[in-house]
Amino acid sequence: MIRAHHAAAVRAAEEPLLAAGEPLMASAAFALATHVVAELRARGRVAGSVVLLVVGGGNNGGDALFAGTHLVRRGCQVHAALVSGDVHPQGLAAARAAGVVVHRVLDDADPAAAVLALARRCGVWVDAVTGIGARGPLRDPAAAVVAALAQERAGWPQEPVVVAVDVPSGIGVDDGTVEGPVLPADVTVTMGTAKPGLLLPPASGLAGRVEVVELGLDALAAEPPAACSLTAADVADLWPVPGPDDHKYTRGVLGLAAGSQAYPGAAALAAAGALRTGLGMVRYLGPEVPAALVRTRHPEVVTVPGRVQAWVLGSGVGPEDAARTHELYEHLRAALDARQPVVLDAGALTLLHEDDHLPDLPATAVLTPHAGELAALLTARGEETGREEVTAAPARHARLAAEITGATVLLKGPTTVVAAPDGPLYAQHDATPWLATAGAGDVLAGVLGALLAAYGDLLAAGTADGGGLPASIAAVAALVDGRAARLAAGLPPEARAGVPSWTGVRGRSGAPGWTGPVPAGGPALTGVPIAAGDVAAALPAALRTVLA
Ligand SMILES: NC(=O)C1=CN([C@@H]2O[C@H](COP(=O)(O)OP(=O)(O)OC[C@H]3O[C@@H](n4cnc5c(N)ncnc54)[C@H](O)[C@@H]3O)[C@@H](O)[C@H]2O)[C@@H](O)CC1
Ligand SMILES: [K+]
Repeated sequence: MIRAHHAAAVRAAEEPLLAAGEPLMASAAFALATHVVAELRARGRVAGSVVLLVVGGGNNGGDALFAGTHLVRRGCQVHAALVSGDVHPQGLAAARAAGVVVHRVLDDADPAAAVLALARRCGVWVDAVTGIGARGPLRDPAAAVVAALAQERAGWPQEPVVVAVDVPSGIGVDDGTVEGPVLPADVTVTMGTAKPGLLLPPASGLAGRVEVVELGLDALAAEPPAACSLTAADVADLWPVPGPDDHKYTRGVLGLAAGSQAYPGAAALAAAGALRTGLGMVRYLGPEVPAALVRTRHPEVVTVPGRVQAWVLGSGVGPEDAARTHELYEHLRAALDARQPVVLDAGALTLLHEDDHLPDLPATAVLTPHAGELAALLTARGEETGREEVTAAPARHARLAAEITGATVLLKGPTTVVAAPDGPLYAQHDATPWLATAGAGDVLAGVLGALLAAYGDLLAAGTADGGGLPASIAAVAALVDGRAARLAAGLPPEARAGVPSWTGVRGRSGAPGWTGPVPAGGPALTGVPIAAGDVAAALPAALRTVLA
């Protein structure tokens, strides 16, 4: 699990160490320099490379200035552009003494142009404008400098390499929002622990590869993270593996009320997702057209009422289908009365648009909206919200919907965000854009429903919030579904967000470029198109990569 903590928690954890005289900044700076050197070495050479430090007025800039002293010792030519009138004094003195060339660009009539002219001569840009001390989006002059660098880099995506110190300056450190200019990084070297903005979209997409520097912030280990991303090891911890005494009822029975006369396919896809996840039985309840399709495609599925331990409701049901929506309502009432976990997808989400006919939901109810459905739900419940607002701040809106409804919310998107009314947020970046295809959500609902069914008796017997378990189950479902999508698309199972896909780096006029070998990893793969059924079919292969 990659754990991220809020800025305030990091400060609180640093305090006793700083009071005890621990040289945290020296450690941070050395680690930063080591990562810059590694990036240079991967591209051919260290000595002779030209490095630009973009230095702000706080300790984030201090990290870079001290790192500059190490880089000079490694033979780099290091320039520091000071974008604040008042930078870390000891860092500045050390940098000057080591031979870093200092540029007071604020004395220039156009600081952004001055930094840009300098940057064009440098193969590495170190972004040390702000870290966890940032307040709001970047302000000028730093904003203008960062905007100019970001624009320059967009025209030359292969060079320079950008290393962000702690976070890419300008992101919402605690919530992952991006409300002003940010320079996208290839690598973010983050101090002590990851920060939520490095995991949560949209800012997470600007951080590149995240390297966490161990600073001994032991106090954080005892604290629940503010945000986290699950990894393969976490799947193995949570995945229900049957034992010799298990039978179909102990493994979990999923009630599936999905699909309609108009959209029968959703029922078959959700059933496929559930069956390939592994559970005791799928029990399908719905109209004859989808029921017949499910029986034909999946003869394992039972289509008569009976015992279940969890439900998937609503996939493939349109809001205009009043009769089917009423059936969903009846299933939901019964599930809540029986304390059974339930996935509310697509048509079932509209049941929550009014709050007077249902009790508050428990966290064992998991909503699976996309951004538009979440915006509609929030608006219906009195929080006027547009789809774009959800996309700009997915974590904040997922959490808001969880607080309003009481449920756990799995917000679908390029990054899946999971929020319960409290506890950590989850951000899963496991999939591929090829997954954005009709029916993919139905498969995911089936995967999630099967996992909830396996944990159904435990969740029904436990506390109303399930002790945070529903959120971690939802994150596991997103991870495995994402991996299956990647495998189906012909991609390696691990997403390697931010790893540059260079095939060699050209020098630029006047800049000592790298002419070394192709970095490890080679060119990025694009993959091939997939249909939702391919994702369900690839689930066993995806599970082989995490349960072996
Ligand atoms: N306390 C320590 O000894 C350690 C601090 N560390 C580093 O220090 C950073 C935190 O340092 P600080 O608390 O000094 O804060 P930062 O350096 O993150 O930011 C504060 C500076 O940014 C400016 N600023 C804030 N918001 C801005 C905005 N919206 N636009 C433009 N400028 C803005 C402030 O005026 C101030 O000059 C961490 O992110 C990390 O990089 C690490 O070295 C680990 C140890
Ligand atoms: K930074």
